[in-house]
Amino acid sequence: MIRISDLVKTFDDTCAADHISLEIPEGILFGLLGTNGAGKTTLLRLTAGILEADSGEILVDGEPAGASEKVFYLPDTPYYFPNATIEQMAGFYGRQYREMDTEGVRYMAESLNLDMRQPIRTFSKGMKRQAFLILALCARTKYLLCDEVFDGLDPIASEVMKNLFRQEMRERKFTAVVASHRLPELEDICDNIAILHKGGVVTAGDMRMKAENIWKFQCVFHDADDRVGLEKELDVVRCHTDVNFVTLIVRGDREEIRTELYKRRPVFVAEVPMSLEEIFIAEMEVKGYDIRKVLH
Ligand SMILES: Nc1ncnc2c1ncn2[C@@H]1O[C@H](COP(=O)(O)OP(=O)(O)OP(=O)(O)O)[C@@H](O)[C@H]1O
Repeated sequence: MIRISDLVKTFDDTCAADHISLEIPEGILFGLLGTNGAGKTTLLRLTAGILEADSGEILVDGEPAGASEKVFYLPDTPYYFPNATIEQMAGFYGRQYREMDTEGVRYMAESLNLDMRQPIRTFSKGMKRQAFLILALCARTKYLLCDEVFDGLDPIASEVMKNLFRQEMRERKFTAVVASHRLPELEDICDNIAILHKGGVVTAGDMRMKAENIWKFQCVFHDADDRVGLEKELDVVRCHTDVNFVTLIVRGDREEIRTELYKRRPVFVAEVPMSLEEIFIAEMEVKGYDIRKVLH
């Protein structure tokens, strides 16, 4: 487990990590979401031990960050020697990571049509990302930290990369932390997501649990009096009224919410599915954040 406690990192006047506390359990894909400058890279670099915190602590399986060979950090623009090939980079990482699986690199590179002996500098951006993800996964560390690994990829390349993660998750218990500024890049592979904004954590948690406790209903009432008191009875996160047509986002037990709505003899009630983005928007509005500044 990665345990981050009250972490602070400032650069001159900028607080890039503002009292961050997070727990990243083992065996999950954890998403770090936030706009440019939110603090994602800083948090990854602190966790990899590349940066030193001003205060607070990061423990990886109980050891201070940076002391552990269990962590592989894949930056958004990975370093490689001027004419290096995938084969040579596998050799380079093999000297740092004891578990490096060079055969695995060869197998994955072949299946993605990447030439092991072609200089990486001649690859397209997407090919480079695939090459480094293969190398990172085959280092077989317990923890993998990736910065913007899906950035700028076409939908097929993005799906290929996601499948590499899924395959690795099936084969061995490892934990990946993936930073991105786009929710769609994370929502279909991450079990947990933390949203960062101005160096702080706005919200974090298990996606399925969040989705299980928040509901969206559309209702039509006979007249305005029928819906009086609804917001007192229910934990309403958001309510939009258009004459007698009401859209509600409500937290709580779904059946209890339905019962409360039907007590008011509505003309019509329908439950509408919520996207993950809507769930986040609702959560953050309650906390007083302007979603446009946090996610877009
Ligand atoms: N080495 C540094 N020196 C000075 N300021 C820095 C440094 N590294 C990061 N910062 C500042 O810290 C804040 C967080 O930056 P960080 O790179 O962690 O954000 P990010 O969420 O990864 O952004 P992006 O999505 O653009 O990569 C920014 O305001 C940035 O300017």
